[in-house]
Amino acid sequence: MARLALPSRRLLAQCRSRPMVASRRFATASDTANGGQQRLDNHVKIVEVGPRDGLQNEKKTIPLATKIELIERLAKAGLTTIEAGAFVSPKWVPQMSNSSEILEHLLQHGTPSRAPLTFSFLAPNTKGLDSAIAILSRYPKAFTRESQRTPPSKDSPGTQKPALEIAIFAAATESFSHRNLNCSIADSLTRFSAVIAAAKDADLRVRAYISVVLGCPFEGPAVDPHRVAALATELLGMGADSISLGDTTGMGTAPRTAELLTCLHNAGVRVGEDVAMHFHDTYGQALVNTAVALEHGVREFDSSVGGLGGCPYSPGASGNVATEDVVYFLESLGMDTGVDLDAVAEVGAWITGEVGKPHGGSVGKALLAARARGRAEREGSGNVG
Ligand SMILES: CC(C)(COP(=O)([O-])OP(=O)([O-])OC[C@H]1O[C@@H](n2cnc3c(N)ncnc32)[C@H](O)[C@@H]1OP(=O)([O-])[O-])[C@@H](O)C(=O)NCCC(=O)NCCSC(=O)C[C@@](C)(O)CC(=O)[O-]
Repeated sequence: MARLALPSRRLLAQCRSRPMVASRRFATASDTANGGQQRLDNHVKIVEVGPRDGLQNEKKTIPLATKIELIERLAKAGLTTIEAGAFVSPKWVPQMSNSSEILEHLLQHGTPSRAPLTFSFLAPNTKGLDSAIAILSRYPKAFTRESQRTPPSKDSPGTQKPALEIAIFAAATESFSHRNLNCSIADSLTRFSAVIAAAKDADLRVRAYISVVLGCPFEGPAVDPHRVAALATELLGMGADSISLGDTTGMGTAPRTAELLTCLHNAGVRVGEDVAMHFHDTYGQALVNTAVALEHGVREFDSSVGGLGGCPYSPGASGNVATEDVVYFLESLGMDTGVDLDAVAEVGAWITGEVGKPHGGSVGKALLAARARGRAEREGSGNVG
């Protein structure tokens, strides 16, 4: 097992005092007047990655109908941003090979929800983006383009057309970039620059992941936070609308999460507006790291229902932090997620059953057990209802 490294005093001091990249020279969507980025101070956005990150590693093919039902159940439970698939090579990640059908279904049939939805799809190159755009062009009236988005309000009907987002994924280490994308970081940035430009031409929002920011399965835990900050500024400079920082291996600790976010802040990245955190719970640190990120102003977190997930190119990494755990934790702090915790716990129980995995995380299991105990007690006392 890799040894976990705490930041040295010297490195922490560097992060506090020495920006390693030029101060901010990029504009993101939240700078512009698109209106969709406003947020209330106690609101935290949850990006549900279960249908993509949660399922991509499953060896058994999950039927298309199950994937679509998962997305629909998540939307009903109040999750408004859902990563629904990936336009990646089917040779590399076979489980995502029916993402075209998923996108087509979402556009053709709509998805009932209480609030407007955003669906996100990964695209590692222009081939993936072109496949997504070819489908979108067949249903031009079925989705909301980025420039047409309006701020969510109580009056916006849940049946409003969904918005579509493209997600690219860079890596903070060369080894992971080669394993995940079959190319160097520099070559991946050249590809992503083309994907971002083409997505912007199509009026689509772009989210940029950076993987292994707090530990790499091949290079160990000591990933340079300045390198992550430099990548983030480069991707934002290319036009990415937001950055999601992936603790792919779950090696992240509270001090190193703080160090990373301080570095990004010092590099000119607006951590509160433009950064999401994507924690895996392999070492049980995801919620502690979430608390640290909240303190640094982060208001967007990725999670996976039932704690499903793991990256095919990160051996040993367990699931993403469970959506149920994140929602329970955030709401206990008085933050608003808009997610119905009981409903999402039921979705977690259902999908882990379908996939044949134990229900990950703690809160979902605890809630369902408490509910079963309550039912048993009522039935025992004759007070069935
Ligand atoms: C990037 C490539 C394609 C390079 O893979 P390559 O083999 O170098 O690409 P290539 O250009 O030589 O193409 C090889 C074959 O793939 C096809 N191909 C090429 N591109 C596509 C495409 N977009 N869609 C469909 N097919 C594609 C292409 O047409 C060709 O087909 P052939 O001629 O052999 O029949 C490959 O490495 C790949 O697909 N990688 C994706 C890996 C992946 O999906 N990883 C998991 C997602 S990232 C993640 O989980 C981390 C994250 C985001 O959750 C955050 C975190 O936790 O850190």
